[in-house]
Amino acid sequence: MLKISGLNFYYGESHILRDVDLTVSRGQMVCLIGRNGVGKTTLLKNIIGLLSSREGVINYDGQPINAFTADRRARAGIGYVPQGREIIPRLSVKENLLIGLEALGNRAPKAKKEIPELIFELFPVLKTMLSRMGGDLSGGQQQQLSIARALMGQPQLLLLDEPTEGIQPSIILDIENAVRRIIETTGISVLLVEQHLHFVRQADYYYAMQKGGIVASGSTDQLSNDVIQEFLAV
Ligand SMILES: Nc1ncnc2c1ncn2[C@@H]1O[C@H](COP(=O)(O)OP(=O)(O)OP(=O)(O)O)[C@@H](O)[C@H]1O
Repeated sequence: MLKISGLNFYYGESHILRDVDLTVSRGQMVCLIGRNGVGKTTLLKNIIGLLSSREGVINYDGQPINAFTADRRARAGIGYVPQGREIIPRLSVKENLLIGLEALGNRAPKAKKEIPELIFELFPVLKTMLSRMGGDLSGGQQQQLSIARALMGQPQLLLLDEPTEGIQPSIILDIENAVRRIIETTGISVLLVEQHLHFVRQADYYYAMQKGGIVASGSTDQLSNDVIQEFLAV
């Protein structure tokens, strides 16, 4: 589904991503771990097309997408849940959700814009809050809204940047369960940046990043204590 080869990215003269190779197969959940500032968000932004690399190839669904604009990548099925959620505070929950339809391009319904029932099955709390302002929701509810908004665009590959950051433990489990159900019910692939070990273990495979390079990878059922201590904060 996603195959990144030899990716190098610079902010000005700062070499941020170094020869990154990473693969996410169809229907697979892959987790990217690493300490603050190692380049995880930068890698996600390269995948969605907000940043462009100096070297390397990003293959998505069998074709190189380096030259695609960000909106073309979204229409091709790459969904993104940004760190910090980026809910629009002065729009209602429903309006925030409908923004997600933009990723469908001309496949978006012209007239009757509705929220699919699957969204409410995954995130029941949103159903009761459709007319509330996005800014009035708790952090956990906003995170659920941010994931739901990305799903409105029917992605084939969903990128999640630290979805449990700053979220209370009971909601973390709700978010974990929702992500697992999304994969089970839709068969999409997920690339997750995450710090919570419990959530990391839900993934099939992990990549560990240090100073912009991938320094370890493997199946998550073989995550060693050394890897956990070196690359996870919690
Ligand atoms: N706009 C920018 N201009 C210059 N350097 C930047 C910019 N944004 C990020 N960086 C630097 O790039 C490096 C990687 O940042 P990035 O946000 O990708 O790390 P991260 O692993 O996602 O960390 P975190 O978990 O804190 O978000 C950091 O050293 C950061 O200071």
